[in-house]
Parts: sequence; structure tokens; C-alpha cells
Amino acid sequence: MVDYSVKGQVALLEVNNPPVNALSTAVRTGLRDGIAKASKDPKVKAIIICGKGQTFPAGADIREFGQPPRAPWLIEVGDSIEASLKPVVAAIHGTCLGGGLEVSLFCHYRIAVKSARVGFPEVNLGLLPGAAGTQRLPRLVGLPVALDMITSGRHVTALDAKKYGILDELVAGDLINAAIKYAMSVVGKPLMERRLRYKQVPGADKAREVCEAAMAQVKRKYKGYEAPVECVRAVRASVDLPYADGIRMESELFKQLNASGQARAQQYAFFAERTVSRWSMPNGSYRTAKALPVKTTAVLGAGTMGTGIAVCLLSAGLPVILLEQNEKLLQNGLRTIKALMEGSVKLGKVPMEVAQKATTLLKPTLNYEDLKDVDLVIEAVFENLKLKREVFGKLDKICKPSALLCSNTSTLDIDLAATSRPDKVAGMHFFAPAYHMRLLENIYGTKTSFMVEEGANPYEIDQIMEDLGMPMGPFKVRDLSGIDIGWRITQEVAKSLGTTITKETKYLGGERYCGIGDDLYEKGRHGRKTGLGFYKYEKKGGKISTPDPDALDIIEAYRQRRGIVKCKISSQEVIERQMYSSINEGFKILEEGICTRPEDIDISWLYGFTFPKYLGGPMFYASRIGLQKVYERICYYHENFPLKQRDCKDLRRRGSSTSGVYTMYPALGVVINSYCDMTTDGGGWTWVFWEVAVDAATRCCWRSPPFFYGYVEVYGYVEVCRLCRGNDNLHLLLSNGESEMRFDMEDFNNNTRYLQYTTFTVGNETSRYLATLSGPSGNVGT
Ligand SMILES: C[C@H](O)[C@H](C)C(=O)SCCNC(=O)CCNC(=O)[C@H](O)C(C)(C)COP(=O)([O-])OP(=O)([O-])OC[C@H]1O[C@@H](n2cnc3c(N)ncnc32)[C@H](O)[C@@H]1OP(=O)([O-])[O-]
Repeated sequence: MVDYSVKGQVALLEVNNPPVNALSTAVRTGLRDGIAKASKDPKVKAIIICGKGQTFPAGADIREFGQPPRAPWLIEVGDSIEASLKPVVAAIHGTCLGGGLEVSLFCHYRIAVKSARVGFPEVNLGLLPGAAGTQRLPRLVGLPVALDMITSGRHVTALDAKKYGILDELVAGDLINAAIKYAMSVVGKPLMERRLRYKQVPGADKAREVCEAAMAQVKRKYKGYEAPVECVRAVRASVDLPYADGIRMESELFKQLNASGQARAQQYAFFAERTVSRWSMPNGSYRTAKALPVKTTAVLGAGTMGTGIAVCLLSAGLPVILLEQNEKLLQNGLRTIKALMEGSVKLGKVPMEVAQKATTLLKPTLNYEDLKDVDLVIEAVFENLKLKREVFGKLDKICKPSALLCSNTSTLDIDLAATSRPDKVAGMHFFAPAYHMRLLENIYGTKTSFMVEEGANPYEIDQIMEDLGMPMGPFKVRDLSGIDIGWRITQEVAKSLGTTITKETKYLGGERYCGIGDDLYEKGRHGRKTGLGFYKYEKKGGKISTPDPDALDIIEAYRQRRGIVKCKISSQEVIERQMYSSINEGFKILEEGICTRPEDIDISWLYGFTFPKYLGGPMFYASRIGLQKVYERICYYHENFPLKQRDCKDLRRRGSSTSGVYTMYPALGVVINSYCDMTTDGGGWTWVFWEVAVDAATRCCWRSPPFFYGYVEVYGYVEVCRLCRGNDNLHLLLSNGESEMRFDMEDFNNNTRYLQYTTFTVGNETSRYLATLSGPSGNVGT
């Protein structure tokens, strides 16, 4: 997948592996062979390496990480480039990342178009640059820039890369023509000084303090992440060790990280983020849906969420009408938006010119009539069903028929927002702070306090969860989101259940209820906004939290009122009860079809609650622990601390099967119990043998899937026809010798081991289901 051609006296090696020209085995082979061919060709005076399509190579092929590594190694290919006696020029456009940047650092010269970006994002995958990047970049740019780029993983603009000395020239117009002209201009120039392996790291005399400062910074900024620490160690080796030894150390550290659970989790998160963008709904999917034009917007409510949402829309350059019920609240909101925009500019999150333009795009009002022509309305008023219904009733009368009416509700059922246009009503749930958090939950119409009750200390629980990797413990989050908000929501829930909450309430809606939050609320401890909550803060709205004995007194008084005898709760138990209840809830959500893939849950946690990426998300975390163990511990807590926890049949079934998380969807009722095994018969057909369990008793249910569960042992085989290899469709034939099940699979992503949709035929009956496939090798058609 490297196209070789000669233009005049210049050999062109164009990497052609769409979509991002990942440096797969075939590409590495192509580069190695291309360099050898050009070196031997007497007509050729110089060589150019570039990428076809959208970008220069954007790194190693991440999909190859889970597989046995195959030669040629990227570093070998790099050595052959550097050793070339003819100048090799990297002609860069798009995103030159990871192994791609390493290839360019082996080249003698690097030129780029101004829109290009370069970077070492390996640290985001739990890794470090493993093809000499940690040894060669410091030799080119010095330690501070190298450490910053390698530990942050950030993409550097071409302008900055030129400033740092990574790029030799920025070109405009046609890149290839400019590269050929440039390559011919360096023919005959000495190459030795262009070979980075022979260079010393500039500023090496300050290596110790620079690296120690960098180590302290990464330990603080990326608490719990292994890769940034190893990145600093590897870069330090570029000064402390001769080049060859530095390379060996880099390779050791790379192998160590690549084998770690963190790298697994972060690579899973990389693909999960892309998987969730491939959404589908009963009436369409990411392939078929057409985006509705939104040119004007309105936000109702200028509170914490409303102002954050307005800043998001303004930062995107959209006009916003901000509606509030009175002048005082409106002015408060305007002041908050102004402060948030100024803060975002200071943090470099929003360019100054966007913030300046925003002041002209924001229109405050107290009059609903001003919303009659907007395309999108986002309501962010108090979490009160009666109030929200009133608001949607007014919007329904005033807004134009095509307007989208969305609610930022986090708890209320969107179908309850009675309007004459339910197809234009949706949930648009932002996460606090809305101008910062990357997650937006779109909902189309269709629960920790207990451990404190039993004796645990809220501050210890927060510390345990923060040590696990959560940026903030659950009680700091309660104080941030507002104890009064929590109180309002439970009041709303009680009202919807036709009951009221009293000091004696022990269960609400059949679930165990803890009233500690109510006691704090009644004492005016609403959290950060009042400067007092579970913690004490330096001032109202302050951010510095301090444990508060008064809060502990309120909790102790609550226990005595309830006659609860304090008991010791270990940190392992805190982690298990905190995590496993979320995991169980995740499986319930899958079982109820509220979302269809574990990735949806994991990505919501990663971007909505800043769950540590090195754990991959609660569902991935569960697969690492092992479902059997998770299920047994949930049963134990269910027995001993009855929450009337909703027992997840799905998790129970998975717990009892030996296979990983992604091997079963209840809808299909088929459990893939053990992993597939692959042979290729050279005839282009791939045969996959796997064990499938289907409930013999409910065999007849095949006629009316999907709601059957159960187990018997049958053996089947799967046919992967040559024609389908590599594209989205895949045919699976399951037979138990008596009857056959045929699966026509759409959206087959052959390396990430997921099948999105399955249509299976029993006799002449066809049905459509969600299915997954997993296994050590899992992929078909490699
Ligand atoms: C030795 C060496 O030191 C080490 C060890 C390494 O080099 S480690 C690797 C270092 N490189 C990276 O970390 C770069 C990762 N990629 C990105 O940051 C982005 O992709 C992008 C380049 C900025 C483009 O963004 P995009 O928004 O235009 O498209 P997309 O939707 O993201 O991606 C489009 C499609 O390409 C797939 N893809 C992207 N990068 C890939 C990669 N490096 N390997 C394999 N597939 C990749 C992606 O899954 C998606 O597939 P599908 O979902 O369509 O099936």
C-alpha cells in the first residue's frame, strides 16, 4: 500500500492506506521496499515520502496492537530511510502523528503545508512513541518541547512545528510539486548532519532539572496514568544513554506499557469513541440521517446549566436568545456568561475574536414572543415536571412548527413534555460544567449515601474514589451539582409516586432511601453555592473544599435518629459498592434497550463524569475484573445490604458464562461461550469454529425471537465468503446439523470484533438483531 513512482529525478513513495494511512505491516513493507528500489535506481537523486488522500501517515495501525507483531518493524524501516545516501524528504499534510511523525524524523528533511499538524498522541493510547520518537525528537528540538509534546499528546500546528525546528519549510499550493522542487534543492548537500542519531540533545546540561520538573508535573496532571511517567523516563534516556541504548530502553518501556491494562483500556476508549458515533435508531442511522439546519437558538433559564449551555452555543458562533423570568435572574445570568467567556479565553479554549463576537450574538429577554423564529430551544429550568410542562406548553404555542424543543432534564421522562409536536421534542442533556464537558446525551422520546449511613466517612470515600482515578469523589460532586438540586429531584420523584418524604422514609419507589442529603439541605448546606455542603468551602461558590466536622455531626445525628450502629467499611468495599452498582445498572440499561452497546455507557462515563480513561469505563472495567466475580460480589452486597437492587438477569447470565462482556446480547439469546478459532483454507474462505449455546426447550422460540434465554450445547461453523472480506457485509451460517441459522451481518467492523446488526433466517423467516462477536483473534479477513 505504498505507491511507487518516479517524477524526473525524484522517487515518490505515496502511502495509500485510507482513511488515515496507518502504518500497517503492508505499509511498512512498502516503505522499506520503496527506499531500497529508489536507492538502487541511478536516475533517482532524491526521495519523497508522503500520504495519499486526507493525510500523511497518522501513526501505527492501532488495530494491529492486539495481534502478534509482524516484521518489518517501523524502526528498521526508519533506519533504512536515515541511512539512504540520497536525501529523503517528508512531505506532510493533514495529521502527521505517532509513527507517522517518527517516519518523518528518520527523513533528512521535513516540509509541510500550513494546515498540517504534527504530534505524538501515543500517551492517549497508554503508550509512548515506540519507533525512536523519544530519542530523536529531543535531539531535534531539545528536552522541554519534546517532553511537552510526548507527555501531552497534543497536536502541534505546522507554524509552531516550524518554530520548534521540526519542519524545515512551510509550503503553499501543491505539496508534491513543492516537495520535488525542495528535494532537488538539497541534492548533493551533506546528509550526515541531517541524521538525528548522531546529534546530541541540545541543552542536555539542564536535563536533570528539566526532566524532574516534567516528572513532577505529569504525576500531578495525569494522576494515576502510567504512560506519561514512562514517557519522561524514555525521553530522559535520550540524554543519559547512547542512542542505541536509548532505543533499547524505549522499546522495553513500550512493551511494558503495551502489555498493561491501562493501554488496553485507553485503546478500547479510542475505538469506543468512534463506535458510539455510529448510532442507529428505529427510523434511521448515522448513515441515513440528515442534519436539520440550526442558525438561531434560545436558552431558557440562566442558572448554572443554562449559562453553560449558552456559552457552548456562543462559542460555536450561534446567536442565542437568553430568556429568564425576571430582570435580577437575567442580569445574574449575563454576568455569569461574561465571566465564563473571559475564563475560556484565558484558558485558550475560546479565541478572543469568538468571545468578542459572542457579545453581539447574545440577546437577553423576559419575553417568550422573542423566541417565535428560533430553530432550536434548549430549556434548562428547575428540575420540576409541572414547571417544565408549563414551559413546553408556552413554547409549543409560540415557536415556529419546525423549531426543535429540547430539554436539559437529567431525570424527567421527555415523553411527559406534552406538546403538539412530540417528533420535535428531545432530551439534550449537557453535563456540568456544560461549556467544558464533551458529552451531550441526546434522548429521543420513548443513584452512594448508603455507605455513609452505615458508618463510612464521606471524605474517606471521596479519597478512595479519587485514588482510583475519579477526578472528584461522589460527595464533592454532590456539593458541585447542588444538594438542593438533589433534594428537589427526590421531592419530584416522591410526588410522581404519590408519596411524601419524611424523616423516617427508608424506601422510595421500592428502593432504599437515605435522607442524609435532606438533613444537610434543611440546614441550608446546599453545597458550593452556599459555601457549605458535605464539605466547607472558602466562600460561597468557592472551589477549595475542606472536611467539616459540623457535617459529620449532622450525619452522626442522622444515624442515631435511625438507630444505625456505625460499622467499618474497607476501601475495597467502597470501590466495589461504588463501581459494581454502576456496572449492574449498565447491564440493566442494555437489557432494557435504553442504549444498545456497552460503549455508549463507557463513553458517557468517560466524557460525562470524567471516569479515568485508563480504566476504560465501568463496562470495560467489569470485563477486566471478570463478570463472574462482579456478579458474585453484587449478589453478596445484595444479600447483606439490601438495596432492593434490581437484579440484572443479563449480568447473572454473563457472570455464569466464562466469556467476556461483549459476548452476549439478551435480544439474541445466543451466548457465544468460548472464543472463535480461525483457519484459512487458502481457497479464500475463512472457517470459524465456535461453540454456541441455545435453549433447546425454546428452539421453537426461534420463530418468535428475541425474548428467549437459556442454554444447551450445539456446535456450528461460520462461513466468511471471500467477496465479503474487508467490507461491511458478512454472512454467518450456523448449523447444528438439524437446521441452519443464517446471519447476514451489516456494519461488520472486522477488527474491532463488533457486529452491529444481524438479520437471521430460520427456514424462510428473517429477523433483525443486535449481536456481538469477540475472541482473542476475533477479526476476520486480516
Ligand atoms: C509506533 C508508534 O510510536 C505508535 C505506537 C503509534 O503510532 S500509536 C498511533 C498514534 N496515532 C494516533 O493515535 C492517531 C489516532 N487517530 C486520530 O487521532 C484520528 O483518527 C485522526 C488521525 C486525527 C483523524 O481523525 P478523524 O476525526 O478525521 O477520523 P477518525 O474518525 O478519528 O478516524 C477515521 C477512521 O480511521 C481509524 N483510525 C484512525 N487512526 C488510526 C490508527 N492509527 N490505526 C488504525 N485505525 C485508525 C478510526 O478508527 C476510524 O475508523 P472507523 O471508525 O471509521 O472504522
